[in-house]
Amino acid sequence: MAKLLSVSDALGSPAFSTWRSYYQLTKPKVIYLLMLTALVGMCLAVESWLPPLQATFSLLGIGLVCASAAAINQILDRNIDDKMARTQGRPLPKGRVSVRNASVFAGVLALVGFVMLLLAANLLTAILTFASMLGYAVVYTLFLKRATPQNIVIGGLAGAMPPLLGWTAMTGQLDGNALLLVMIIFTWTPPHFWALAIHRRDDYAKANIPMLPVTHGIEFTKTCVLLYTLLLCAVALLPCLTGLSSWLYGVVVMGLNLRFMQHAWRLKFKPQPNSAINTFKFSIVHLMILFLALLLDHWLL
Ligand code: HEM
Ligand SMILES: CC(C)=CCC/C(C)=C/CC/C(C)=C/COP(=O)(O)OP(=O)(O)O
Repeated sequence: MAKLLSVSDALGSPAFSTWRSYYQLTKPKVIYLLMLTALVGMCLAVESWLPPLQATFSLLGIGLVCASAAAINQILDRNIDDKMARTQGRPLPKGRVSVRNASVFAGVLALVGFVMLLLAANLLTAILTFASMLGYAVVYTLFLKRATPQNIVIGGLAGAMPPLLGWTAMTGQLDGNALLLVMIIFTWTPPHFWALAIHRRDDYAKANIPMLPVTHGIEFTKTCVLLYTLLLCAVALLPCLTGLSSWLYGVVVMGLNLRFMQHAWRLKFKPQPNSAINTFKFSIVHLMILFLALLLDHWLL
């Protein structure tokens, strides 16, 4: 009993809540999925087992730079985040972390991440990771997000990069199959985000952010979700055609594609109040299982 009390005391302590605020600055769940895609890129790049030290520190390096990009995004977006119900509770709008401390935190994460990439991976990976970080934290956040409803389509390229970063970390070279993995996440991003943006349309309108449902309406956005889902379904099959993956991945991805199409179709033609948020949630399951299937197929067949 005493032990249980001391655990709950520790969780409620100021030190833990400070630690949790910094952790939240990194958008942890997004980062874990990004790191999974980078890890799969690494595994698919080599025929045998991964070199343990090189792979561990490269993956950590990619994760730390992504986390830094997420923290910079929250620093630059703190005034927008304060206006939206979904983001109001974040550490910066709530004043739980100061802008100065968040900036130091983001700087340290980026620095440690780059040094790790330079030491464990190679210069190409460090440069590509730096470019992706700038693409998301500066180009998307500061310019595109505030300027055009195509913001997430263009900005999505940065978030799609981790499998390529994982690949180059192991081989030091660009590869067509790695670009194919990037294409999968690139075409996945619009249905992933626009489904959420439909659900949160009023939040974005209130914050004056030109997301597609605000500028072009909900019906048009639903059509775009459906069309991009179709495109994603086609692109997701390409690893079978290029020989990167075989029947196991093919069977799993066909099941995933059918389910995603069902969500997108329902959202457009038979909507229920929670169709949009359910489509968003399924998009995350879709990408996670798709990358796990790529890995299993690579290992088992
Ligand atoms: C420009 C591209 C992207 C945009 C605009 C975008 C946008 C968003 C937004 C607004 C959320 C909601 C976060 C919240 O509830 O506070 C979200 C959640 C999420 N996104 Fe994305 N996303 C993008 C790319 C990605 C990528 C590339 C991945 C991973 C490969 C990813 C994985 C996730 C995950 C796992 C969540 C759930 C987070 C949670 O429940 O806390 N996203 N995304
Ligand atoms: C090095 C590298 C690959 C960097 C990219 C890393 C990264 C964190 C990509 C995630 C994309 C994402 C969560 C966008 C949402 O931003 P938003 O501002 O539209 O969402 P919000 O309103 O929830 O903050």
